[in-house]
Amino acid sequence: MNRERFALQARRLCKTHGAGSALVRAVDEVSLDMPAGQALAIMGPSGCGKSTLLHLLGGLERATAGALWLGGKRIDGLGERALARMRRRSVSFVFQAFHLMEELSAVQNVELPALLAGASPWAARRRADQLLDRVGLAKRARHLPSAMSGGERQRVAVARALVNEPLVLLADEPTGNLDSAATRTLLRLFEELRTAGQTLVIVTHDERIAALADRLITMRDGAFVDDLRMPAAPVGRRAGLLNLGG
Ligand SMILES: Nc1ncnc2c1ncn2[C@@H]1O[C@H](COP(=O)(O)OP(=O)(O)OP(=O)(O)O)[C@@H](O)[C@H]1O
Repeated sequence: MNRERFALQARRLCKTHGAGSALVRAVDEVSLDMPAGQALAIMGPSGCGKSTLLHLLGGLERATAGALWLGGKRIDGLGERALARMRRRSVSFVFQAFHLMEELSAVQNVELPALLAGASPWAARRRADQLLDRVGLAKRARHLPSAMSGGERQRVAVARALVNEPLVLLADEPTGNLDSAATRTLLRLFEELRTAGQTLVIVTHDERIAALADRLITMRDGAFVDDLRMPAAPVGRRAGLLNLGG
């Protein structure tokens, strides 16, 4: 099998917590082939394992069993340092709660992962400025997160997630803390990323996010119960849903 063309592949991935009568199968034998450039939305009731799966896919948590490939490279079984290196190079996360460094300005937050990955201060700053411009926050680059709205903070978090050009961007309920205007702005941003070919996995309760995905997986009790491929060119429908058409 040509694994290179898949951004992510999982085979019978499992994650259990506890033991005996307290055993919880948070993720129960999940298999997934996800081509590069695909935007995948994952939905399902609270506690069905969405966040756990996202953490497994991004190497934040280790699976109890199963196999996982990121960009064609097998990553389950890697040691801590190799896994951390792989994570730094290939994935990034956007969380519901933003997780920005409050004492750093927007541009400092965005450039930080680039600096940690070894970019020169000059290159990191240039890239951070470009990304803040891309997410519509060029004028807010020197502001602290505490002086920004939730929607602005989340756009900073998306810019930060993009700074090292991840193979896969994983988002866990990115609009969960946002009002509807900020949600729309963020949806438009995700739609731009999707159009630009960014591989996306988005866990969400928001059906509008599902509308922009190429594929919608529904989970229940740790397993996939539905796997829906969206039609190839639903651009008009997307534009309507996202209010992009003016
Ligand atoms: N560290 C842990 N220890 C024990 N059980 C856990 C742990 N983390 C998650 N679980 C359990 O695993 C299951 C899946 O949790 P997970 O957070 O992945 O669900 P979710 O679908 O993301 O839920 P939500 O939509 O509410 O965020 C739940 O039953 C949860 O209680």
